[in-house]
Amino acid sequence: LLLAGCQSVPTTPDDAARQKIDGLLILIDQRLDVAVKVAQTKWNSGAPINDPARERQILDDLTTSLKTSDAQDKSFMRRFFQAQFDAGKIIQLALHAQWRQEAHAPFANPPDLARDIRPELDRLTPLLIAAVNQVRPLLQQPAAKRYLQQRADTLVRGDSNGAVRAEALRVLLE
Ligand SMILES: O=C(O)C(=O)C[C@]1(C(=O)O)C=C[C@@H](O)C=C1
Repeated sequence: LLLAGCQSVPTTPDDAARQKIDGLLILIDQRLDVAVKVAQTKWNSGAPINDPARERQILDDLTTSLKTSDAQDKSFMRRFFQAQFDAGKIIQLALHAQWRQEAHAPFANPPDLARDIRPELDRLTPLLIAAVNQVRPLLQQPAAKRYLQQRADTLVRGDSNGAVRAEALRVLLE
């Protein structure tokens, strides 16, 4: 009885769960990597870092693509993506502050935001949705949340005060 009790509260998620969590963290990191390129194109073009219309468009497309899920699932997914935008904006703002201080010249041969970079983000969107859907049920387990938080230190790009990672994971750890 005692043993059975212990087994029902695992301290580490099993292999399959760990793989799913790692997969999600890798995708979160890939999306944050794209924020660096976004920052470069916006440094050259002077376009504002914050683009609420583009965020709205991604969230609206998301809601449409999730037509079978219930309202709570949709809301979770929207909040998850909003956190990814916000984490990316922390990266962009920090880079622009640094480049302003260095009086950085425009970047040579920057990729085009609409033609090259946003399609990269759009390619990641369905992959992230699928990964979130796989991981979300696991997060009922405190051990899975702990694993996610701890693995993020290795798999998700950091910044000096951990704000980027904290923002990117915020909704998953709520
Ligand atoms: O596409 C842009 O313009 C971006 O800066 C990227 C992004 C995003 O993460 O998708 C982030 C901030 C903007 O408010 C809109 C979208």
